[in-house]
Amino acid sequence: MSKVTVLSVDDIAFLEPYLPRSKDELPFVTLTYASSLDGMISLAPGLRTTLSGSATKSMTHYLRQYHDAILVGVGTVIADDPSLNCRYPGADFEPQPRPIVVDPRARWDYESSKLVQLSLQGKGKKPLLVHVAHGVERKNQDDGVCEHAYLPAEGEGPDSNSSSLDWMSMLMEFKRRGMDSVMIEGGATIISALLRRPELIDSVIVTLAPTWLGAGGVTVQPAERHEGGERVNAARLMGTAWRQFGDDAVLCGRLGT
Ligand SMILES: NC(=O)C1=CN([C@@H]2O[C@H](COP(=O)(O)OP(=O)(O)OC[C@H]3O[C@@H](n4cnc5c(N)ncnc54)[C@H](OP(=O)(O)O)[C@@H]3O)[C@@H](O)[C@H]2O)C=CC1
Ligand SMILES: Nc1nc(O)c(N)c(N[C@@H]2O[C@H](COP(=O)(O)O)[C@@H](O)[C@H]2O)n1
Repeated sequence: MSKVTVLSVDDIAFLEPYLPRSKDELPFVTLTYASSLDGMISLAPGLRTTLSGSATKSMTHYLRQYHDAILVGVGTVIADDPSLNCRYPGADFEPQPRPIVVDPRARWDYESSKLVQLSLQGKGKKPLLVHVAHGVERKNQDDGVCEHAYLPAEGEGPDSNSSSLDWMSMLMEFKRRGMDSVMIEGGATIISALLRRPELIDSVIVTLAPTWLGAGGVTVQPAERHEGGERVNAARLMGTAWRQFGDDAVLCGRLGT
C-alpha cells in the first residue's frame, strides 16, 4: 500500500482555486473520483479497484483535510469497506471529515465495518447514514456507532415507495448539522446522478489513470439530456485546468449549467 506524502508547493497551488470556500445556504460540494481511460471507476461491480497512483492518492488525502464530510453511496461501502478518513501527514482527529453514507433502504451491515472501527478507535469521526423517511425500520438517531438521518424521498407522497433521496434536502440537512463542505467520492451511481445536477456541485476534480479497465467495468455515465427535442451532451466541465501527478493526470473544473 502506497504511503500518503506531502504534496509539492506547485501541486498545492494548482489545487487551491478548487478548494472549498464559504457559501450561505448549502455546503460547498466537491465531486472527485479516479477514472480509467475507458471511463471506468472499478473493474466490476462490487470490486475495490486501485486507479490512483501514490501522488494522486496523496492528493485525495490533501483534499479530504479541507472538507467537513466525505460522502459515498451504499454500493461503495459494501464493495470497498473504506476508511474515508484523512491520512495526510499531520492530520489528527479534529480536522477529520465525517463519513456520510447514502443508504436509503438501510441495507449496509456496518457493525464490523472499517468506518465504525476507526470511529471507535478515535481515528475517524462517527459515520452519518442517510435513509429515506418512510418504509425502513428506524433506529435511534445515534445508535452508539453511527448516526442516522431520515429524509424525504424524491417526490414523496402517501403512495410513494421511492428510495431515491432528494439531493437538495440532503445538502440542506448536512448544512443544518454544521457541515460546510462535502467531498463526494462515489460510486458510479452517485457521481452519474450528480453530473446531472450542476447547480449543486462547486468543484470537480478527476484523476485520470493511464490504464484501460476493460469490458464489464463500472462506468460513470450520466443520464442522457435533451434540449428542444435534440440530444445534447449530458454534462460539461468549464474553466478546466490539468496537471500531472506522478503517472496520472488530474483534471479540475466546474460544471457548466
Ligand atoms: N475510482 C473511484 O474513484 C471510486 C470507485 N468506486 C467504485 O464504485 C463502485 C460502486 O458504485 P455503485 O455500485 O454505483 O455504488 P454507489 O456507491 O454509487 O451507491 C449506489 C447506491 O446508493 C444509493 N443511491 C444513490 N443515489 C441515491 C439517491 N439520490 N437517493 C438515494 N439513494 C441513492 C442507491 O442505493 P439502493 O440501491 O439501496 O437504493 C444506489 O444503489 C465500487 O466498485 C467502488 O469500488 C467508488 C468510489 C470512488
Ligand atoms: N481517488 C480514488 N482513487 C482510487 O483509485 C479509488 N479506488 C478511490 N476510491 C475511493 O476512495 C475510497 C477508499 O478510501 P480509503 O483509502 O479506504 O480511505 C473508496 O471507498 C472510494 O470512495 N478513490
